[in-house]
Amino acid sequence: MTDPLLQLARPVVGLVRLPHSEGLDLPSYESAGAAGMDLRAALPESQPLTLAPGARALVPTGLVFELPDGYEAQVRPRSGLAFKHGITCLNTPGTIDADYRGEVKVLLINHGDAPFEITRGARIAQMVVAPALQVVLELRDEAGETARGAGGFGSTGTG
Ligand SMILES: O=c1ccn([C@H]2C[C@H](O)[C@@H](COP(=O)(O)OP(=O)(O)OP(=O)(O)O)O2)c(=O)[nH]1
Ligand SMILES: [Mg+2]
Repeated sequence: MTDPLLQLARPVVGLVRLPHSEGLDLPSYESAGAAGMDLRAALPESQPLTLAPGARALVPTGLVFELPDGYEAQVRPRSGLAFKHGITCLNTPGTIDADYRGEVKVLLINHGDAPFEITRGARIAQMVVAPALQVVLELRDEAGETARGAGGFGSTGTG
């Protein structure tokens, strides 16, 4: 169920379509509660991209986003592509800064064992918009005590 307050609080994200994404579906939430909007490859129809095993490529989306201050967008892999074909984002999650006004691109890598063809319009990744605070760093002589202290990297065990 949609919380009416959340509905009201939906931030507006500007979107500019570059000529090479003309005709492609714009990103949209594929289900009522989806966290991400799928991004499509804005490759030329006549020039699909074949990613050989181990190869990586920066795939254009043909889209420029204008995020409100205090937000970021994360470019994340799609689990289906990862599970079925070993296709994922190399820099996951990719970070789109609120002040970035260039084209969003998706850095894909083929971790599978077969070449993978990306065609125009293929949904290659998903974009999640999230709040991102800029903080003020305060240099201190030492950090305050906690029960955990410096324990990490498995310090609480596995079972
Ligand atoms: O998957 C990604 C990651 C980044 N970007 C764009 C938007 C982001 O705002 C900009 C810079 O990204 P990042 O800070 O990750 O890269 P950098 O290597 O630190 O470059 P820069 O020095 O430009 O910040 O590149 C993308 O289009 N796709
Ligand atoms: Mg950077």
